[in-house]
Amino acid sequence: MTKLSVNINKIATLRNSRGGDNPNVVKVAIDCERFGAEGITVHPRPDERHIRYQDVYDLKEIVTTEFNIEGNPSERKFVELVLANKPTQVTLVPDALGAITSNAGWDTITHKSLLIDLISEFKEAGIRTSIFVDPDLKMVEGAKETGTDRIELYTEPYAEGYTKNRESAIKDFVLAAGRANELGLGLNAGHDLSLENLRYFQQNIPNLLEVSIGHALICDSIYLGLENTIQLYLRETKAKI
Ligand SMILES: CC(=O)[C@@H](O)[C@H](O)COP(=O)(O)O
Ligand SMILES: NCC(=O)COP(=O)(O)O
Repeated sequence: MTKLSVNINKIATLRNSRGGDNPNVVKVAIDCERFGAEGITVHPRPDERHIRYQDVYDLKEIVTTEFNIEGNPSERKFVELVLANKPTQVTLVPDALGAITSNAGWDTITHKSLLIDLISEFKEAGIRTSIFVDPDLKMVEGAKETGTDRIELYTEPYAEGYTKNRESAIKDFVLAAGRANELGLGLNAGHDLSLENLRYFQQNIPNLLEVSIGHALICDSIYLGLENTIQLYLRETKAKI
């Protein structure tokens, strides 16, 4: 069964735009869970342009489903933040400083020893680990060698290709997921998943454990309302073929 983790970065973006506390990210997280979200995801970035480090401490107090913290561990500050809060899962993302959003997965071969060290540190603290990777067999195999529990497939290329030719857009993801399954790696996915492209992805990727969705879901909620939107996304993640 694929779990839906709602990424609330964009709620923090809206809050920060006026310097006050409206909307309140803690209240929104509580409401997302009340409306059926099976996890809450945040991606604190070093410039704190949306989620602030303090938000992570505040959210840790109230999240009752799966708490997933994403980020780049190159800064020790991020590692300490995760260890202090002990979320259900940490997702390591190699996002460059100044990038508008995450735009690539790890090179799990070049960064193998860094990832091995970090993953064992998080696992010793009892935190499930996931690493963000492109749908590339070599990177999936490299991920296995790091000792990570899961990988998160970076789905932006799928989302972009879906509108042109969905069969070809999903091809590499099916292969990568198949290899992850063979290797015993848990499988998550995220980035630019939406009401339009989610069902096809979920139905073609076996053993998809979690999707984390923020941008499209929050955009949809402007028109459809947050409760209704979460229900619509849950319907896609649970749809049978
Ligand atoms: C790893 C990933 O794909 C998401 O966390 C995405 O990067 C969202 O981050 P932003 O909200 O900063 O774009
Ligand atoms: N890990 C992906 C995520 O949390 C949300 O990405 P997006 O839906 O905001 O593109």
